[in-house]
Amino acid sequence: MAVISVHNLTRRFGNFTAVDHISFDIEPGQVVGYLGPNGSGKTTTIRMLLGLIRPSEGEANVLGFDSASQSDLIRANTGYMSQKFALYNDLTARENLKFYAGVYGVRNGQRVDELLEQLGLDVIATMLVRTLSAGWRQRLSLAVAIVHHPKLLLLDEPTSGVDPTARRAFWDLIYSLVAEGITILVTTHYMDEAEYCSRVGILNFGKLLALDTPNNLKALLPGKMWEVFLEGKENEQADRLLPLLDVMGKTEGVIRASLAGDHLRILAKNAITRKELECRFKAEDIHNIRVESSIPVMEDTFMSLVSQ
Ligand SMILES: Nc1ncnc2c1ncn2[C@@H]1O[C@H](COP(=O)(O)OP(=O)(O)OP(=O)(O)O)[C@@H](O)[C@H]1O
Repeated sequence: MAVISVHNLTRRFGNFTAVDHISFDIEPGQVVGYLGPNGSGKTTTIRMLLGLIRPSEGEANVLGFDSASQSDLIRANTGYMSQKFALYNDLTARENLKFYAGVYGVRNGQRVDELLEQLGLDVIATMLVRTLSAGWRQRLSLAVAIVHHPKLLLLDEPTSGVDPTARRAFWDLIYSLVAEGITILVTTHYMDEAEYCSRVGILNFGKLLALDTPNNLKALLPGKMWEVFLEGKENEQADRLLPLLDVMGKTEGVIRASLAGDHLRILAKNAITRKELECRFKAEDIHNIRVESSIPVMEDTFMSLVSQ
């Protein structure tokens, strides 16, 4: 049975539709990414799943319970890490965990120590939360979210504002929880994080554009990816890239061209060859460039789906 089953889920605020007829299922043991820009409806979806707000239309079934009428049962079995980590600054890490264990009615006295060890928090257990870095707070918030042994974990942009090393370490923790059988829905606007998920839902303006494995999503691209580099000293001049972008923008068969640091990233129809792209530059009297074939990344798929 699906852990989350959502059908036509919709939420309007006045005339504005924040979540627009979304339907999806999440099977047990998966880590599903919910990828979308700010304001695309990620938090609103999660709040409906937890029964914190009511859908305007449609329904959500979470762990076999109806989100509108059985939200207490959903929350008792679900861990939720919201964007604002609700930690007490003037308590230590251990005291925070102990407090939340009490709130959730966790009677096992070992649970706090067990979590401190499992999440590598023992080293900061006696430190006041206000002295902790964003990475440690995030990890402690995860411990709080799983203190009551939830079957499902909803993580709302858990890695926002956290440095890349702590983000990577956080994902290792997520995998260890999935290995224990927890199902995870994690929202993010980091494209690279979506690659870590078993399946990824792509959300824009409240609409779910696709939900599939990262590889299947990339296969949706209506063409092939290329990269164009400036050779020699010219690669130090970012403004030299703009004319190249202009040329590609006007080239038949080029679906999308964008700047990517020191080079261009091109999506072109499958029939277009490297030679054809090179010839286009030569025809415009642009030399010293290198065209290389590239593999798609999640951002390519995202841009492609959103522009459709
Ligand atoms: N209570 C509310 N009243 C009015 N509008 C709201 C309310 N809650 C959310 N919205 C609007 O709904 C849209 C979706 O918001 P939501 O928080 O779900 O987006 P998000 O994808 O989680 O973005 P973010 O990453 O910024 O949190 C936004 O335009 C937001 O302003």
